[in-house]
Amino acid sequence: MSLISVEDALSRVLASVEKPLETEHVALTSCAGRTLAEDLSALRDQPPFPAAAMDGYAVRSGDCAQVPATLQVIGTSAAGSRFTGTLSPMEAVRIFTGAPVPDGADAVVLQEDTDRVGDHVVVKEATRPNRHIRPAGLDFRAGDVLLQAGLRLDSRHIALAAAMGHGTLPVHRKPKVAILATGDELVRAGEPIGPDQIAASSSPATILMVEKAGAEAIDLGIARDTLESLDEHIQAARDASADILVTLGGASVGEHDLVQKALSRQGMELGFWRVALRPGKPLMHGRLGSTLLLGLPGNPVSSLVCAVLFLIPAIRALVGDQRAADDPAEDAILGADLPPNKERQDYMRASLAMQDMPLSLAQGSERLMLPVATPHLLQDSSMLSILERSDALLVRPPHAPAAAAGEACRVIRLERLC
Ligand SMILES: Nc1nc2c(c(=O)[nH]1)N[C@H]1C(S)=C(S)[C@@H](COP(=O)(O)OP(=O)(O)OC[C@H]3O[C@@H](n4cnc5c(N)ncnc54)[C@H](O)[C@@H]3O)O[C@H]1N2
Ligand code: MOO
Repeated sequence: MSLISVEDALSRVLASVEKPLETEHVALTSCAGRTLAEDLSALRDQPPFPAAAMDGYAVRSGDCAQVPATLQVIGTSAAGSRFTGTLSPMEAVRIFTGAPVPDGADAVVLQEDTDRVGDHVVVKEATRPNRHIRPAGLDFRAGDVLLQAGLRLDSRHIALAAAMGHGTLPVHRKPKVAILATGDELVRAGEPIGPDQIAASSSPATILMVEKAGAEAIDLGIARDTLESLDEHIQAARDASADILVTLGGASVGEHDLVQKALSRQGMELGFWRVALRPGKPLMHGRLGSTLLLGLPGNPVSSLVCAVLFLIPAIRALVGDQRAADDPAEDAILGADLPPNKERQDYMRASLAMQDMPLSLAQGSERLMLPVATPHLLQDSSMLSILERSDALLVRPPHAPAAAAGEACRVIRLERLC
């Protein structure tokens, strides 16, 4: 079977998500990282009344055209408890920030621009209509659609939704992502370990990434390199009604790489296997009933690269994120010379440093800061210490010609994703 392109692989993964998951209503404070399932409109005006923007006195501006002006203070309007009367000529109401402006008043004078004398106030600075008053509906009006379906929610959206009058939000259910490590050599991190064994490092890393991407991770542990053990664990994923089953390892061509065989026996429809990608070539995709399958290659860096490129977008598509298919790469400048690339799209582990660009590159602006991406010399996909030292994946398209330091390139920052 020939290798398919990264682009083709991603569109097949996204196409295999038929529609976003069901909608549920969740309390505002639990909505961070969730995706809005419906357009959200304001239930009220904000502010709901003309409101004082400063502490001071509500006045009729015409009374303060000539200053000093002495006005009688007839009451107080505080935030949460308005003054219910109406101002007559030469009257003022003591007012605090956020309080409703009383009827008859059309300006607020700053406390600092007045002297209080008993039940009178002397206004020392002239004012004008609407000064220091926020009109009703300044921020938004009831019925305004302010948050769109498909938005991934952060604290800014939560603040706005609360002000709009919502206590819960319609969001798509979190996908259940079952994670299954495979291999006789693996033990859970921290458990007693034999001389021929290593810790299953990709499992906790994948769990974290999945949760960060807005899904619920189900740790299925480690399957041994037998069809029986794989069958048992695949059944556990089915029992948990996993929306996605991620397998780690056993994706390649060796006699012990049984994942594809085990899944096929259980009725997997294979989407694709093997992508023109480095690291991550043996990536496998398919469906098992309603469960989306992603078979990530075993080398831990390959697993992580495939998770960034395919698993995170699949999770986002399942939660209806309008940006699921967005390219995560951004512009950078190459920090080292590179040889021509071969047929696989390369994701090189690289460090980033911010650097001023020469004016000639800044295209008109006076200064341009761009990340300079310097790939590490060692790119072995087993090396987690190099990955830890890397800020980004430097993307090199298939058959890219040799490139010199200073040329433009594209990078995917890892901190937000991993
Ligand atoms: N003859 C060929 N050999 C290999 C090919 C190939 O095309 N032909 N592809 C290579 C590539 S590329 C990769 S990537 C690896 C991945 O193959 P598998 O998915 O079958 O992975 P394993 O053989 O199971 O493991 C590879 C390596 O990774 C370690 N591993 C596995 N799972 C974990 C885990 N959860 N945490 C940490 N480390 C893990 C495992 O111990 C092995 O060292 O195949 C190449 N071979
Ligand atoms: O592509 Mo493998 O994923 O070389 O390590």
